[in-house]
Amino acid sequence: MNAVWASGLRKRYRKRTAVDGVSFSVARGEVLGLLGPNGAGKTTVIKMMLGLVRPDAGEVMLLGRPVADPRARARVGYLPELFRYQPWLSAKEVLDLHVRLAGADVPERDRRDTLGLVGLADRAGDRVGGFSKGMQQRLGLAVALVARPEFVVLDEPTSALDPVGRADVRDILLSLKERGVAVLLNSHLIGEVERVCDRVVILDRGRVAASGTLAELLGGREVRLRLEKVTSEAEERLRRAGPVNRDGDLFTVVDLEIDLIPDLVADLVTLGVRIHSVEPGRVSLEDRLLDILGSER
Ligand SMILES: Nc1ncnc2c1ncn2[C@@H]1O[C@H](COP(=O)(O)OP(=O)(O)OP(=O)(O)O)[C@@H](O)[C@H]1O
Repeated sequence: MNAVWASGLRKRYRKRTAVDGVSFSVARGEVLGLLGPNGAGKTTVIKMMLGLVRPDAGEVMLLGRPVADPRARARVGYLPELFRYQPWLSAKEVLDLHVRLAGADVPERDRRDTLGLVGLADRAGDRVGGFSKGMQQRLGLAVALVARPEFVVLDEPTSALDPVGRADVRDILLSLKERGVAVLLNSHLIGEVERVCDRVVILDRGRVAASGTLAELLGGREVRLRLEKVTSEAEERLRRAGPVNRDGDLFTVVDLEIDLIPDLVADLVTLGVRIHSVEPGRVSLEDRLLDILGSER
């Protein structure tokens, strides 16, 4: 069963259309990445999905119930993009408050463990007003996770985090996935999305510009070769390996099986080609995103 199912979402603010017919779903145990430029409508989609903004049209089912049903919302963890917690409370008190709001039964030890998970174990009793921005974001993550949600929505969860904190979040996401929790991740850090997401939805000007698994969006693998003395015979050999793009002395062979690289290299050497580098790889999500957004325009 899907954790979230959204269909035909639309939202206008006065004359501006923020979201224009967006549909998607997130399966249990799946991490879905939401990408798109500033103002694309990502946060508006998230807020409609959580029942925080009323759509002009469209429908959302959250954990098998309509989004307005508090029983569904109680099972959702949310870290908003702009997070602020009561500065007069301690980290532990903020967690206690959110456990109460979720109506959940979370033993004291689990609450402590959640603070430990986000690296705040030794700051449990400290007032949030004295926390750095990154520490507040870590607390926000703990708030999102403490009541053992079935669906977690993280809106730019690492914007204030140091590199170690970012790696921690990656580990946390992977462990949520293993537990069958569904996750929606909105992030401008594309490398982060590429590492942890199973599927990606790319929004542009309120619409879905592209969506699919990483393999679907990025296509097959490719090999980049920096070559000198490429004869027409050698070019022909390259083309037999797969479609070739040439940019000066850089040749990119698309959709080439990694196992076929040694034979290709051996043949090129025999044909007198001088090989400076051979780099297997694949189109990065960042390049693909820029490509998609560029062709949209
Ligand atoms: N409360 C609001 N009132 C008026 N316009 C709004 C409101 N919230 C969002 N918008 C508009 O809707 C559009 C989408 O905004 P949204 O915050 O959803 O984008 P986003 O993709 O999350 O952007 P960012 O990456 O910058 O956070 C923007 O044009 C924005 O100005």
